[in-house]
Amino acid sequence: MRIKICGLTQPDQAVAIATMGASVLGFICVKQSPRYVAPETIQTIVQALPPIDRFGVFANASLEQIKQTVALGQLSGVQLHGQESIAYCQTVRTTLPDVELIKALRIRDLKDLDQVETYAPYVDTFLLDAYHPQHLGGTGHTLDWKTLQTFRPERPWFLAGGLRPDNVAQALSLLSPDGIDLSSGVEQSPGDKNLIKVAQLLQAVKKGETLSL
Ligand SMILES: O=C(O)c1ccccc1NCC(=O)[C@H](O)[C@H](O)COP(=O)(O)O
Repeated sequence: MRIKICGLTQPDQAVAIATMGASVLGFICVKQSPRYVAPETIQTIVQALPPIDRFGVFANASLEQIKQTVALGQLSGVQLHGQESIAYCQTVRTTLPDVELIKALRIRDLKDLDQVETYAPYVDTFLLDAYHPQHLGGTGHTLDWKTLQTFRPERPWFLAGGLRPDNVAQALSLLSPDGIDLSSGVEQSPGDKNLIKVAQLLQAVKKGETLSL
């Protein structure tokens, strides 16, 4: 199970979380977000990290912005979190063939899951996040996990949206995603991660995995 901690802004916290056992760190490249980090900051953070996957989170960004950030920040993955079309996903994939391409879908109702089939041939991984009318991500809102129990995409997927150390076991008892993604559930304020909560989260996931063996 991949564990992605998203919205890192501080080098020492990123190093600590990578060392604690997270498998992916996410950097928000959306300027409107309180968790936004400039490409130069991503570069500084990434240079200090042990080996770990590094995703840049973009929303309706230009190809140039994505290319430059990937190069400077040595990103291993690009998460498209806006209204990017299938054609745009194809362009990103062709331009950056060695980078994992993740399409985030914000799920308002079950009909939104229909998009998965159409995007699947053009992306590597999906991320399901909760819908919020004003904010694209990092909202702390959960999905209705029960309604996702029949969700079996032909690509690996991350469950996101409102996961916390105290509810992740319940989510994983209902669903079997390939990864989980957390932001606000392990922070004290936007972009400022709480290492105690991260440790609790990793513990809760480990416990859940042991129970399901
Ligand atoms: O986190 C943000 O501020 C953000 C802003 C704009 C686009 C995407 C954003 N986050 C994307 C993520 O992958 C978050 O981890 C995801 O939305 C889950 O957040 P949370 O509900 O706080 O765990």
